[in-house]
Amino acid sequence: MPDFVEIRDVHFGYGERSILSGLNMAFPRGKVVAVMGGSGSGKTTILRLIGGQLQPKTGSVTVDGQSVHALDSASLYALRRKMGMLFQHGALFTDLTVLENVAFPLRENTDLPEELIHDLVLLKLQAVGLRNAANLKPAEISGGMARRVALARAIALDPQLIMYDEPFAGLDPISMGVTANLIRTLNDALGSTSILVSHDVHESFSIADYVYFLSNGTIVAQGTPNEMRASSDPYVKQFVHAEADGPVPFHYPGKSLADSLGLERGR
Ligand SMILES: Nc1ncnc2c1ncn2[C@@H]1O[C@H](COP(=O)(O)OP(=O)(O)OP(=O)(O)O)[C@@H](O)[C@H]1O
Repeated sequence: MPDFVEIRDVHFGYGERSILSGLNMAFPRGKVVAVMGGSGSGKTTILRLIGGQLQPKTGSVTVDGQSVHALDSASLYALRRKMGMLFQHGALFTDLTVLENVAFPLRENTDLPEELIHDLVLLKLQAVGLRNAANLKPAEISGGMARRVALARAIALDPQLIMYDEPFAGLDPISMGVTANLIRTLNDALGSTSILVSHDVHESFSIADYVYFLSNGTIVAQGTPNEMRASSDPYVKQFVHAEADGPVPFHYPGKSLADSLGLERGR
């Protein structure tokens, strides 16, 4: 069976600034694939290209056999219904209850009767262990619980593809582990495909089937978590062992310090 998502030779930039150059990735059905890379390397951009919110300069993105950027808006909308997204800092609606937050995509995207929506939401909340928190407001639950509610909302429509943008950001270690396990369990229970964008090596490696490392607009390393742990590639080593020095630059690219300070070269 073809991969659920395929990215072929994609080039993309914001204005003049090139972000992705010759990107090739495959996300097989049923798998959890982690995308790792330094800050600003373009990980979120990849998710937005897959969702069709951004258009590549050249190259193709295929989701479930459909070329995302060749679709008209009605077909793109239909394709997006197969995708669930947990946004970075994905905020809940603060004035809605947990139940109403998870019901939101069902109310927006389906004509299901209220009683059925209510029951479906309770099943999703059961899956993330929060059925008994259904009537609380976001301000009444912890950050880790809020992330699980956002997860329940992301899977409300039983998506075939679930994209997670930094799902562990800002969580305590226990909530991180709980969230990681849920990502794996939900993927397997739904029979979906998951793309996990994260900086967190430990949690990502614990649940991913395959890992891509992104740097300078292209994939610099890829393999199973075990292969990556054993890799001697300097980029992978820097990332896996959280070393400050290595191929990943500390500075945002641009002018040299001397240029910024208006100093002449060679003096
Ligand atoms: N709408 C935009 N317009 C211009 N530049 C942008 C835009 N969105 C992102 N960028 C730039 O593109 C680069 C890649 O951004 P992106 O958000 O994809 O990176 P990322 O790998 O997800 O980073 P992080 O891990 O820090 O979230 C960054 O340098 C960012 O400043």
